[in-house]
Amino acid sequence: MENNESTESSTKKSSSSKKERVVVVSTVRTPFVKSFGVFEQETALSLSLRVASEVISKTGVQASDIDECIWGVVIPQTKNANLAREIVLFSGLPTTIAGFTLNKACNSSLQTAEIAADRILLGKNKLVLAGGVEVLSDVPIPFSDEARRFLTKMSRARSFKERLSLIGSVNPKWFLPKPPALAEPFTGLTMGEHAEIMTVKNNVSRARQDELAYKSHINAASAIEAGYLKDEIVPVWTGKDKNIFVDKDNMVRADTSIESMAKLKPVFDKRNGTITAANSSPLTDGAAVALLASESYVKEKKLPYLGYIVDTVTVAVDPNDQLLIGPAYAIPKILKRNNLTKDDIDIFEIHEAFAGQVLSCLDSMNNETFCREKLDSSLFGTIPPSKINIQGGAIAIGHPFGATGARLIGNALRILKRKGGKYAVVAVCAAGGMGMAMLLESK
Ligand SMILES: CC(=O)SCCNC(=O)CCNC(=O)[C@H](O)C(C)(C)COP(=O)(O)OP(=O)(O)OC[C@H]1O[C@@H](n2cnc3c(N)ncnc32)[C@H](O)[C@@H]1OP(=O)(O)O
Repeated sequence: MENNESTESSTKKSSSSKKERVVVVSTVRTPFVKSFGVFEQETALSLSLRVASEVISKTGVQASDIDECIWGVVIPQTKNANLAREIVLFSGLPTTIAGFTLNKACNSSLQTAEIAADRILLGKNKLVLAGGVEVLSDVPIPFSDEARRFLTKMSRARSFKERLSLIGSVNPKWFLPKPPALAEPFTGLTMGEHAEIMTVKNNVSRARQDELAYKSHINAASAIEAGYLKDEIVPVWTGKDKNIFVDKDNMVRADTSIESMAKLKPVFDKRNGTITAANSSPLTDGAAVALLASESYVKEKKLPYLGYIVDTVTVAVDPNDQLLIGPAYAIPKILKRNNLTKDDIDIFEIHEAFAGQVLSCLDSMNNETFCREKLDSSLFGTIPPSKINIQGGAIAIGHPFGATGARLIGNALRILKRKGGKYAVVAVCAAGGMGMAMLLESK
């Protein structure tokens, strides 16, 4: 595979062997809400505490059986040194539970689950909290480098005269806050600009993007209406006085229409672009966790559970090419590794960073040249839309970067359970040109 380095987990499929298996006992997430809104009083820690304690009480596991807490967050607050360990300590869990925090961009909570799964298979752990969070309403807003240098010099100045001369050199512009950009550090372009590049390269029309976004909303709205999302969501009491009750995702638009979407102006390439507020995932606050265990632990404790993690893969490409194309590499790869074809998969959860990015991935897998040159394989072909994101995706539900992977694990396994399917594949693109796929099996 050209420009495609990969690492693979050791969680290889073993349905028929007697080896240990990794069980998803349950997952829990907060409602996903528009950033800078109803969760403005929340923090990465507060939402993480909510899901961590809920998944423990919901499943009835003994907190003292938890070996480790692994958490993902993409834009961490400077006040959280090691969020995962803080979740353990502030939620009153046994202080013997270790924790570490990682950042693998939008793959973060698939990565926490992969690490947890690998450690369970190695026999090191039996029960692990693997989650992630993003609260864009509460991100660090740093000052410019000039302001930092000035403040450091001021704090080290030895005399009033020295301080006065430093103050004389100040430019007020230095103190304009610099909110974090959703940009790829390697290229300097935003995620949206990279998605624009992909839609042009793959010739994805605005109409197709809007249609996918429309389906995301309609599918999510139907799933909510049917009560399918209730089991995965824990309500949050928020606001200054904790008197605001939030129990639903607040960005799903049951009343959206192709016509209203078509009226929106492009955001990232204002002149020629096709990506709008409607066909992009919105800025979102939320947290999610998957409680993972060894099958032997689950059997010993006679715990109900959702299903199994069978395997995971990570891929990476040159960010200058197609930054968010990871799923087009990761999906064929995980199926090949497990001797499965796309027809064996009942449900695909393909993260919707942007509608144009999902369509670029799907079109690439259905492109002979891409499959030959990039995947070194024959044509992968089309995935029927009836198998993809059937309860909506990030465009409608939202995308708190660190939490999306854990949401998708729970969503895919619950759909399998409800529909009686066997396998699901979750695939998520990520900044840095990375991507992950996870193969799940129902109970
Ligand atoms: C690996 C990865 O996942 S990479 C992806 C990482 N994520 C990102 O980069 C985030 C991308 N998204 C964004 O940056 C933002 O959501 C943006 C810039 C696209 C849009 O932000 P905002 O302008 O704040 O969106 P907002 O929700 O206000 O919508 C703008 C307008 O579109 C309208 N709109 C949005 N969605 C719809 C819809 N489905 N139907 C009809 N109208 C809509 C809104 O009503 C609003 O209209 P108004 O101005 O008349 O009120």
